[in-house]
Amino acid sequence: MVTLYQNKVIDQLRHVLGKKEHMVSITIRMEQIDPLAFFSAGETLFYGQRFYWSDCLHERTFVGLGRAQVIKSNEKTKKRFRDVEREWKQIVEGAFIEGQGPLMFGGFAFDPLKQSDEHWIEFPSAQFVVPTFLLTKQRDEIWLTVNVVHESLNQIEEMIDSLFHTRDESDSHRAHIVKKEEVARDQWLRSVHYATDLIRNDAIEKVVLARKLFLSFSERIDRSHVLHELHEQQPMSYIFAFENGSTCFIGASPEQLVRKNGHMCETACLAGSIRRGHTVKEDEELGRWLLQDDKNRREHAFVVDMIKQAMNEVCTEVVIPNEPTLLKMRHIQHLYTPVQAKVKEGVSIFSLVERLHPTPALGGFPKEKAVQTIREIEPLDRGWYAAPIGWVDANGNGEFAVAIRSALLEDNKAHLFAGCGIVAHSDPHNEYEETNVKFKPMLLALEGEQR
Ligand SMILES: C=C(O[C@@H]1C=C(C(=O)O)C=C[C@H]1O)C(=O)O
Ligand SMILES: [Mg+2]
Repeated sequence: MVTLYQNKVIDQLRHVLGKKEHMVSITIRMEQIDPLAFFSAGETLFYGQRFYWSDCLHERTFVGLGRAQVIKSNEKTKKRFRDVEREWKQIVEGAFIEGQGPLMFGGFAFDPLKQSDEHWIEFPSAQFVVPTFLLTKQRDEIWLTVNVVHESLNQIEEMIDSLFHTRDESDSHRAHIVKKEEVARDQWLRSVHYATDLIRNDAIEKVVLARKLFLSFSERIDRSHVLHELHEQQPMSYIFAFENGSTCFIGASPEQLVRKNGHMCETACLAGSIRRGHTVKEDEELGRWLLQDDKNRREHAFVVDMIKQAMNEVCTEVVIPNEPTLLKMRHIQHLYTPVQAKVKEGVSIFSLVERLHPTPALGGFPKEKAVQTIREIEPLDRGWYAAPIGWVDANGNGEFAVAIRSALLEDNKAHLFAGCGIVAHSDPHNEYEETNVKFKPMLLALEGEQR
Protein backbone atom coordinates (compact mmCIF):
# COMPACT_ATOMS: atom_id res chain seq x y z
CA MET A 1 0.00 0.00 0.00
CA VAL A 2 2.71 2.38 1.04
CA THR A 3 4.78 1.42 -1.96
CA LEU A 4 1.87 2.29 -4.20
CA TYR A 5 1.83 5.90 -3.04
CA GLN A 6 5.57 6.01 -3.03
CA ASN A 7 5.64 4.96 -6.66
CA LYS A 8 2.90 7.38 -7.59
CA VAL A 9 4.77 10.33 -6.09
CA ILE A 10 8.09 9.30 -7.56
CA ASP A 11 6.55 8.71 -11.00
CA GLN A 12 4.95 12.12 -11.06
CA LEU A 13 8.14 13.76 -9.88
CA ARG A 14 10.20 11.93 -12.48
CA HIS A 15 8.12 13.59 -15.18
CA VAL A 16 8.31 17.09 -13.86
CA LEU A 17 11.63 17.46 -12.01
CA GLY A 18 14.26 19.34 -13.90
CA LYS A 19 11.75 21.72 -15.41
CA LYS A 20 12.98 25.26 -15.35
CA GLU A 21 10.63 26.38 -12.55
CA HIS A 22 12.02 27.16 -9.10
CA MET A 23 9.88 24.69 -7.22
CA VAL A 24 7.89 21.65 -8.17
CA SER A 25 4.75 20.98 -6.16
CA ILE A 26 2.70 17.85 -6.70
CA THR A 27 -0.26 16.59 -4.73
CA ILE A 28 -1.72 13.10 -4.62
CA ARG A 29 -4.69 11.61 -2.78
CA MET A 30 -3.82 9.22 0.04
CA GLU A 31 -5.48 6.50 2.06
CA GLN A 32 -6.39 7.37 5.62
CA ILE A 33 -3.42 8.30 7.73
CA ASP A 34 -3.53 9.95 11.13
CA PRO A 35 -2.00 13.45 10.97
CA LEU A 36 -0.47 13.12 14.44
CA ALA A 37 1.12 9.82 13.46
CA PHE A 38 2.58 11.56 10.41
CA PHE A 39 3.97 14.33 12.64
CA SER A 40 5.59 11.64 14.83
CA ALA A 41 6.94 9.81 11.81
CA GLY A 42 8.94 12.93 10.96
CA GLU A 43 10.70 12.85 14.33
CA THR A 44 13.96 11.30 13.12
CA LEU A 45 14.38 12.96 9.77
CA PHE A 46 12.75 16.32 10.36
CA TYR A 47 13.04 17.13 14.07
CA GLY A 48 13.14 20.92 14.35
CA GLN A 49 11.49 21.32 10.92
CA ARG A 50 7.93 20.25 11.53
CA PHE A 51 4.65 22.08 11.95
CA TYR A 52 1.13 21.14 12.89
CA TRP A 53 -2.16 22.98 12.52
CA SER A 54 -5.80 22.12 12.96
CA ASP A 55 -8.61 24.66 13.11
CA CYS A 56 -11.24 24.85 15.80
CA LEU A 57 -13.94 23.29 13.60
CA HIS A 58 -11.65 20.44 12.52
CA GLU A 59 -12.19 21.43 8.92
CA ARG A 60 -8.54 21.30 8.00
CA THR A 61 -5.46 19.72 9.50
CA PHE A 62 -2.00 20.33 8.11
CA VAL A 63 1.24 18.62 9.00
CA GLY A 64 4.43 19.94 7.42
CA LEU A 65 7.77 18.15 7.42
CA GLY A 66 11.04 19.56 6.10
CA ARG A 67 11.62 22.83 4.33
CA ALA A 68 11.43 23.36 0.58
CA GLN A 69 11.38 27.15 0.98
CA VAL A 70 11.67 29.55 3.88
CA ILE A 71 10.44 33.13 3.97
CA LYS A 72 11.96 35.15 6.77
CA SER A 73 11.88 38.79 7.73
CA ASN A 74 13.73 40.66 10.45
CA GLU A 75 11.95 43.86 9.52
CA LYS A 76 10.68 45.59 12.65
CA THR A 77 7.89 47.58 11.02
CA LYS A 78 4.67 46.66 9.28
CA LYS A 79 6.75 46.12 6.18
CA ARG A 80 7.28 42.54 7.38
CA PHE A 81 3.70 41.64 6.38
CA ARG A 82 4.25 42.99 2.87
CA ASP A 83 7.68 41.35 2.58
CA VAL A 84 6.13 37.97 3.28
CA GLU A 85 3.30 38.60 0.82
CA ARG A 86 5.70 39.63 -1.95
CA GLU A 87 7.97 36.63 -1.47
CA TRP A 88 5.06 34.23 -1.33
CA LYS A 89 3.71 35.57 -4.64
CA GLN A 90 7.13 35.07 -6.23
CA ILE A 91 7.36 31.50 -5.00
CA VAL A 92 3.88 30.62 -6.25
CA GLU A 93 4.39 32.31 -9.60
CA GLY A 94 7.69 30.49 -10.19
CA ALA A 95 6.40 27.06 -9.15
CA PHE A 96 5.41 24.16 -11.33
CA ILE A 97 2.17 22.94 -9.78
CA GLU A 98 0.25 19.71 -10.18
CA GLY A 99 -2.76 19.50 -7.88
CA GLN A 100 -3.77 21.87 -5.13
CA GLY A 101 -0.42 23.67 -5.03
CA PRO A 102 1.91 24.63 -2.22
CA LEU A 103 0.92 26.16 1.10
CA MET A 104 3.01 28.02 3.59
CA PHE A 105 2.70 28.01 7.35
CA GLY A 106 4.23 30.37 9.90
CA GLY A 107 3.72 33.47 11.93
CA PHE A 108 4.83 36.84 13.18
CA ALA A 109 6.36 38.21 16.36
CA PHE A 110 3.99 40.18 18.59
CA ASP A 111 6.23 43.27 18.71
CA PRO A 112 9.58 43.18 16.91
CA LEU A 113 10.60 46.39 18.67
CA LYS A 114 10.65 44.71 22.07
CA GLN A 115 14.15 43.84 23.15
CA SER A 116 14.42 40.18 22.43
CA ASP A 117 14.94 37.42 24.87
CA GLU A 118 17.45 34.66 24.01
CA HIS A 119 14.76 32.00 24.20
CA TRP A 120 13.08 33.43 21.12
CA ILE A 121 16.30 33.64 19.12
CA GLU A 122 15.03 31.20 16.48
CA PHE A 123 11.77 33.06 15.94
CA PRO A 124 12.26 36.22 13.84
CA SER A 125 9.80 39.08 13.11
CA ALA A 126 8.16 36.88 10.49
CA GLN A 127 8.81 33.39 9.28
CA PHE A 128 6.93 31.06 6.97
CA VAL A 129 7.88 27.70 5.57
CA VAL A 130 6.82 25.72 2.53
CA PRO A 131 7.37 22.16 3.74
CA THR A 132 8.94 19.40 1.67
CA PHE A 133 6.02 17.17 2.70
CA LEU A 134 2.60 18.51 3.50
CA LEU A 135 -0.16 16.26 4.73
CA THR A 136 -3.61 17.83 4.39
CA LYS A 137 -6.70 16.41 5.99
CA GLN A 138 -9.80 18.14 4.76
CA ARG A 139 -13.12 16.71 5.80
CA ASP A 140 -12.34 13.01 5.47
CA GLU A 141 -9.93 13.25 2.61
CA ILE A 142 -6.18 13.03 2.92
CA TRP A 143 -3.73 14.57 0.49
CA LEU A 144 0.03 14.53 0.32
CA THR A 145 1.86 17.42 -1.31
CA VAL A 146 5.55 17.11 -2.10
CA ASN A 147 7.44 20.33 -2.77
CA VAL A 148 10.87 19.92 -4.30
CA VAL A 149 13.50 22.52 -5.03
CA HIS A 150 16.97 20.98 -4.85
CA GLU A 151 16.48 17.39 -3.83
CA SER A 152 17.05 14.58 -6.27
CA LEU A 153 14.54 11.85 -6.95
CA ASN A 154 16.64 9.47 -4.88
CA GLN A 155 16.64 11.73 -1.88
CA ILE A 156 12.87 12.12 -1.99
CA GLU A 157 12.47 8.37 -2.36
CA GLU A 158 14.58 7.76 0.74
CA MET A 159 12.62 10.32 2.73
CA ILE A 160 9.29 8.80 1.76
CA ASP A 161 10.63 5.37 2.66
CA SER A 162 11.62 6.57 6.09
CA LEU A 163 8.33 8.42 6.69
CA PHE A 164 6.00 5.63 5.72
CA HIS A 165 7.93 2.82 7.31
CA THR A 166 8.50 4.39 10.69
CA ARG A 167 6.93 2.47 13.53
CA ASP A 168 5.36 4.46 16.30
CA GLU A 169 8.01 4.13 18.96
CA SER A 170 6.66 6.56 21.51
CA ASP A 171 8.73 5.81 24.59
CA SER A 172 6.78 4.94 27.66
CA HIS A 173 8.69 7.02 30.20
CA ARG A 174 7.13 10.39 30.22
CA ALA A 175 8.81 13.62 31.15
CA HIS A 176 7.53 14.94 34.45
CA ILE A 177 7.81 18.41 35.93
CA VAL A 178 10.75 18.91 38.28
CA LYS A 179 10.53 22.67 38.67
CA LYS A 180 7.79 25.27 38.30
CA GLU A 181 8.45 28.98 38.58
CA GLU A 182 6.17 31.97 38.22
CA VAL A 183 8.45 34.44 36.45
CA ALA A 184 8.44 38.02 37.80
CA ARG A 185 5.08 37.53 39.51
CA ASP A 186 5.34 40.55 41.78
CA GLN A 187 6.65 42.76 39.03
CA TRP A 188 3.69 41.72 36.89
CA LEU A 189 1.23 42.57 39.69
CA ARG A 190 2.88 45.98 40.03
CA SER A 191 2.60 46.49 36.26
CA VAL A 192 -1.11 45.74 36.41
CA HIS A 193 -1.50 48.24 39.21
CA TYR A 194 0.52 50.81 37.29
CA ALA A 195 -1.60 50.18 34.16
CA THR A 196 -4.81 50.91 36.08
CA ASP A 197 -3.23 54.21 37.17
CA LEU A 198 -2.42 55.05 33.55
CA ILE A 199 -6.01 54.27 32.61
CA ARG A 200 -7.44 56.39 35.44
CA ASN A 201 -5.21 59.25 34.29
CA ASP A 202 -6.57 58.89 30.76
CA ALA A 203 -3.15 58.01 29.34
CA ILE A 204 -4.62 54.87 27.77
CA GLU A 205 -7.95 53.00 27.81
CA LYS A 206 -7.06 49.32 27.80
CA VAL A 207 -3.82 47.36 27.90
CA VAL A 208 -3.22 43.60 27.90
CA LEU A 209 -0.46 42.42 30.20
CA ALA A 210 1.02 38.95 30.10
CA ARG A 211 3.19 36.91 32.41
CA LYS A 212 5.20 33.74 32.19
CA LEU A 213 5.33 30.38 33.88
CA PHE A 214 8.57 28.43 33.55
CA LEU A 215 8.67 24.65 33.77
CA SER A 216 11.57 22.28 33.81
CA PHE A 217 11.13 18.54 33.09
CA SER A 218 12.94 15.34 33.98
CA GLU A 219 13.64 14.63 30.31
CA ARG A 220 12.97 15.84 26.79
CA ILE A 221 9.37 16.90 26.22
CA ASP A 222 7.67 14.68 23.66
CA ARG A 223 6.04 17.19 21.29
CA SER A 224 3.84 14.62 19.56
CA HIS A 225 2.49 13.62 22.93
CA VAL A 226 1.76 17.24 23.88
CA LEU A 227 -0.10 17.74 20.59
CA HIS A 228 -2.07 14.59 21.26
CA GLU A 229 -3.03 15.85 24.73
CA LEU A 230 -4.04 19.28 23.38
CA HIS A 231 -6.28 17.54 20.87
CA GLU A 232 -7.95 15.43 23.49
CA GLN A 233 -8.31 18.20 26.04
CA GLN A 234 -9.07 21.25 23.86
CA PRO A 235 -11.07 19.93 20.91
CA MET A 236 -12.64 23.32 20.20
CA SER A 237 -9.36 25.19 19.81
CA TYR A 238 -6.89 25.87 17.06
CA ILE A 239 -4.05 23.44 17.76
CA PHE A 240 -0.68 24.53 16.46
CA ALA A 241 3.01 23.72 16.70
CA PHE A 242 5.88 25.32 14.83
CA GLU A 243 9.34 23.84 15.26
CA ASN A 244 12.31 26.01 14.56
CA GLY A 245 15.66 24.38 15.21
CA SER A 246 15.88 23.43 18.85
CA THR A 247 12.69 25.19 19.95
CA CYS A 248 9.01 24.62 19.31
CA PHE A 249 6.14 27.08 19.72
CA ILE A 250 2.96 25.19 20.57
CA GLY A 251 -0.54 25.93 21.80
CA ALA A 252 -4.31 25.52 21.76
CA SER A 253 -5.95 28.86 21.05
CA PRO A 254 -9.68 29.59 21.01
CA GLU A 255 -9.15 32.87 19.15
CA GLN A 256 -9.42 33.38 15.41
CA LEU A 257 -7.64 36.37 13.95
CA VAL A 258 -8.86 36.07 10.39
CA ARG A 259 -9.93 33.57 7.78
CA LYS A 260 -10.18 34.40 4.09
CA ASN A 261 -11.85 32.29 1.45
CA GLY A 262 -12.26 34.01 -1.91
CA HIS A 263 -14.04 37.28 -1.24
CA MET A 264 -15.39 36.22 2.13
CA CYS A 265 -13.62 36.75 5.40
CA GLU A 266 -14.26 36.13 9.06
CA THR A 267 -12.79 37.37 12.28
CA ALA A 268 -13.84 37.25 15.92
CA CYS A 269 -13.90 39.45 18.97
CA LEU A 270 -12.91 37.49 22.05
CA ALA A 271 -12.32 39.29 25.33
CA GLY A 272 -13.82 39.10 28.79
CA SER A 273 -13.36 35.93 30.80
CA ILE A 274 -14.52 33.84 33.74
CA ARG A 275 -13.75 30.26 34.76
CA ARG A 276 -16.14 27.36 34.08
CA GLY A 277 -18.41 26.27 36.92
CA HIS A 278 -18.09 22.98 38.78
CA THR A 279 -21.78 22.22 38.19
CA VAL A 280 -24.11 23.09 35.32
CA LYS A 281 -25.92 25.52 37.60
CA GLU A 282 -22.76 27.30 38.73
CA ASP A 283 -21.48 27.38 35.15
CA GLU A 284 -24.66 29.06 33.92
CA GLU A 285 -24.55 31.55 36.78
CA LEU A 286 -20.96 32.46 35.99
CA GLY A 287 -21.88 32.85 32.31
CA ARG A 288 -24.81 35.12 33.11
CA TRP A 289 -22.60 37.16 35.42
CA LEU A 290 -19.97 37.54 32.68
CA LEU A 291 -22.54 38.70 30.13
CA GLN A 292 -23.59 41.50 32.47
CA ASP A 293 -20.35 42.47 34.16
CA ASP A 294 -19.30 46.04 33.36
CA LYS A 295 -15.57 45.50 33.52
CA ASN A 296 -15.69 42.51 31.17
CA ARG A 297 -18.14 44.22 28.81
CA ARG A 298 -15.70 47.13 28.57
CA GLU A 299 -12.81 44.80 27.76
CA HIS A 300 -14.96 43.28 25.04
CA ALA A 301 -16.35 46.52 23.62
CA PHE A 302 -12.88 47.89 22.80
CA VAL A 303 -12.29 44.85 20.63
CA VAL A 304 -15.64 45.04 18.84
CA ASP A 305 -15.27 48.77 18.13
CA MET A 306 -11.78 48.46 16.75
CA ILE A 307 -12.49 45.40 14.62
CA LYS A 308 -15.67 46.96 13.27
CA GLN A 309 -13.74 50.01 12.17
CA ALA A 310 -10.85 48.04 10.68
CA MET A 311 -13.19 45.78 8.72
CA ASN A 312 -15.31 48.64 7.43
CA GLU A 313 -12.21 50.20 5.90
CA VAL A 314 -11.41 47.22 3.67
CA CYS A 315 -14.65 45.24 3.48
CA THR A 316 -18.30 45.59 2.54
CA GLU A 317 -21.29 43.82 4.07
CA VAL A 318 -19.73 43.67 7.54
CA VAL A 319 -22.03 41.64 9.80
CA ILE A 320 -21.54 41.99 13.57
CA PRO A 321 -24.17 41.04 16.16
CA ASN A 322 -25.02 43.77 18.68
CA GLU A 323 -24.52 41.62 21.75
CA PRO A 324 -21.80 39.13 22.62
CA THR A 325 -22.54 35.49 23.40
CA LEU A 326 -20.53 33.03 25.49
CA LEU A 327 -17.76 30.88 24.08
CA LYS A 328 -17.16 28.06 26.52
CA MET A 329 -13.83 26.27 26.48
CA ARG A 330 -12.85 23.50 28.87
CA HIS A 331 -11.54 25.74 31.66
CA ILE A 332 -12.77 29.19 30.74
CA GLN A 333 -15.70 31.05 29.20
CA HIS A 334 -15.31 34.20 27.14
CA LEU A 335 -17.45 36.96 25.69
CA TYR A 336 -17.55 36.32 21.98
CA THR A 337 -18.75 38.29 18.95
CA PRO A 338 -18.22 36.73 15.50
CA VAL A 339 -17.64 38.98 12.47
CA GLN A 340 -18.25 38.22 8.80
CA ALA A 341 -17.57 40.42 5.81
CA LYS A 342 -16.86 40.59 2.11
CA VAL A 343 -13.38 41.89 1.28
CA LYS A 344 -12.97 44.64 -1.26
CA GLU A 345 -11.13 43.85 -4.49
CA GLY A 346 -7.37 43.49 -4.04
CA VAL A 347 -7.40 43.15 -0.25
CA SER A 348 -5.11 40.27 0.70
CA ILE A 349 -5.08 38.12 3.81
CA PHE A 350 -1.74 39.72 4.71
CA SER A 351 -3.24 43.18 4.68
CA LEU A 352 -6.08 41.94 6.91
CA VAL A 353 -3.56 40.49 9.35
CA GLU A 354 -1.52 43.71 9.30
CA ARG A 355 -4.62 45.78 9.95
CA LEU A 356 -5.98 43.63 12.75
CA HIS A 357 -2.82 42.76 14.68
CA PRO A 358 -2.85 43.34 17.55
CA THR A 359 -6.54 43.74 18.27
CA PRO A 360 -7.40 45.26 21.67
CA ALA A 361 -7.89 41.66 22.88
CA LEU A 362 -4.12 41.22 22.86
CA GLY A 363 -2.70 44.74 22.70
CA GLY A 364 -5.13 47.29 24.02
CA PHE A 365 -6.58 50.62 22.99
CA PRO A 366 -5.47 52.89 21.40
CA LYS A 367 -3.31 50.37 19.55
CA GLU A 368 0.06 52.11 19.22
CA LYS A 369 0.03 53.43 22.75
CA ALA A 370 -0.94 50.05 24.11
CA VAL A 371 1.86 48.25 22.29
CA GLN A 372 4.33 50.83 23.53
CA THR A 373 3.07 50.48 27.10
CA ILE A 374 3.43 46.70 26.89
CA ARG A 375 6.97 47.16 25.58
CA GLU A 376 7.78 49.34 28.57
CA ILE A 377 6.08 47.69 31.52
CA GLU A 378 5.50 44.01 30.74
CA PRO A 379 8.20 41.87 32.35
CA LEU A 380 8.83 39.52 29.40
CA ASP A 381 9.45 39.20 25.67
CA ARG A 382 6.28 37.82 24.07
CA GLY A 383 8.08 36.52 20.99
CA TRP A 384 5.35 34.89 18.91
CA TYR A 385 2.88 34.63 21.81
CA ALA A 386 -0.36 36.59 21.19
CA ALA A 387 0.64 37.15 17.55
CA PRO A 388 -0.78 35.80 14.26
CA ILE A 389 0.01 32.18 13.40
CA GLY A 390 -1.44 30.31 10.44
CA TRP A 391 -1.35 29.36 6.79
CA VAL A 392 -1.82 30.80 3.32
CA ASP A 393 -2.34 28.79 0.13
CA ALA A 394 -1.36 29.42 -3.48
CA ASN A 395 -4.63 31.29 -4.13
CA GLY A 396 -4.12 33.66 -1.22
CA ASN A 397 -6.73 31.99 0.97
CA GLY A 398 -5.86 31.06 4.50
CA GLU A 399 -6.48 31.37 8.20
CA PHE A 400 -4.66 32.86 11.18
CA ALA A 401 -5.28 32.29 14.86
CA VAL A 402 -4.03 34.47 17.68
CA ALA A 403 -1.28 32.40 19.32
CA ILE A 404 -2.46 32.42 22.95
CA ARG A 405 -2.74 29.54 25.48
CA SER A 406 0.70 28.70 24.20
CA ALA A 407 4.23 27.78 25.22
CA LEU A 408 7.74 27.84 23.87
CA LEU A 409 9.34 24.44 24.31
CA GLU A 410 13.03 23.84 24.54
CA ASP A 411 14.51 20.41 25.03
CA ASN A 412 13.27 19.79 28.59
CA LYS A 413 12.01 23.27 29.41
CA ALA A 414 8.77 25.12 28.74
CA HIS A 415 7.90 28.81 28.90
CA LEU A 416 4.13 29.28 29.19
CA PHE A 417 2.38 32.58 28.52
CA ALA A 418 -0.91 34.06 29.68
CA GLY A 419 -2.25 37.59 29.78
CA CYS A 420 -5.39 39.57 30.41
CA GLY A 421 -7.04 42.79 29.43
CA ILE A 422 -6.59 45.57 31.96
CA VAL A 423 -9.26 48.26 32.06
CA ALA A 424 -10.23 50.96 34.57
CA HIS A 425 -11.69 48.65 37.21
CA SER A 426 -9.23 45.79 36.97
CA ASP A 427 -8.17 44.31 40.27
CA PRO A 428 -4.59 42.94 40.10
CA HIS A 429 -5.44 39.88 42.18
CA ASN A 430 -8.45 38.92 40.03
CA GLU A 431 -6.43 39.43 36.87
CA TYR A 432 -3.73 37.22 38.34
CA GLU A 433 -6.31 34.47 38.92
CA GLU A 434 -7.52 34.92 35.34
CA THR A 435 -4.02 34.23 34.03
CA ASN A 436 -3.91 31.07 36.16
CA VAL A 437 -6.98 29.76 34.36
CA LYS A 438 -5.42 30.65 31.01
CA PHE A 439 -2.24 28.69 31.81
CA LYS A 440 -4.28 25.53 32.29
CA PRO A 441 -4.58 24.25 28.72
CA MET A 442 -0.80 24.14 28.23
CA LEU A 443 -0.07 23.13 31.79
CA LEU A 444 -2.39 20.12 31.73
CA ALA A 445 -1.25 19.06 28.27
CA LEU A 446 2.36 19.15 29.46
CA GLU A 447 1.47 17.25 32.59
CA GLY A 448 -0.32 14.76 30.35
CA GLU A 449 -3.43 14.71 32.48
CA GLN A 450 -6.52 13.08 31.11
CA ARG A 451 -9.12 15.02 33.05
C1 LIG B 1 -4.26 37.34 26.48
C2 LIG B 1 -4.96 36.22 26.57
O1 LIG B 1 -6.28 36.13 26.29
C3 LIG B 1 -7.02 37.25 25.80
C4 LIG B 1 -7.58 38.05 26.91
C5 LIG B 1 -8.85 37.86 27.41
C6 LIG B 1 -9.33 38.59 28.63
O2 LIG B 1 -8.57 39.35 29.25
O3 LIG B 1 -10.49 38.43 29.05
C7 LIG B 1 -9.70 36.94 26.76
C8 LIG B 1 -9.34 36.32 25.61
C9 LIG B 1 -8.09 36.66 24.90
O4 LIG B 1 -8.34 37.59 23.91
C10 LIG B 1 -4.29 34.93 26.95
O5 LIG B 1 -4.97 33.90 26.97
O6 LIG B 1 -3.08 34.94 27.20
MG1 LIG C 1 -10.03 39.61 30.95
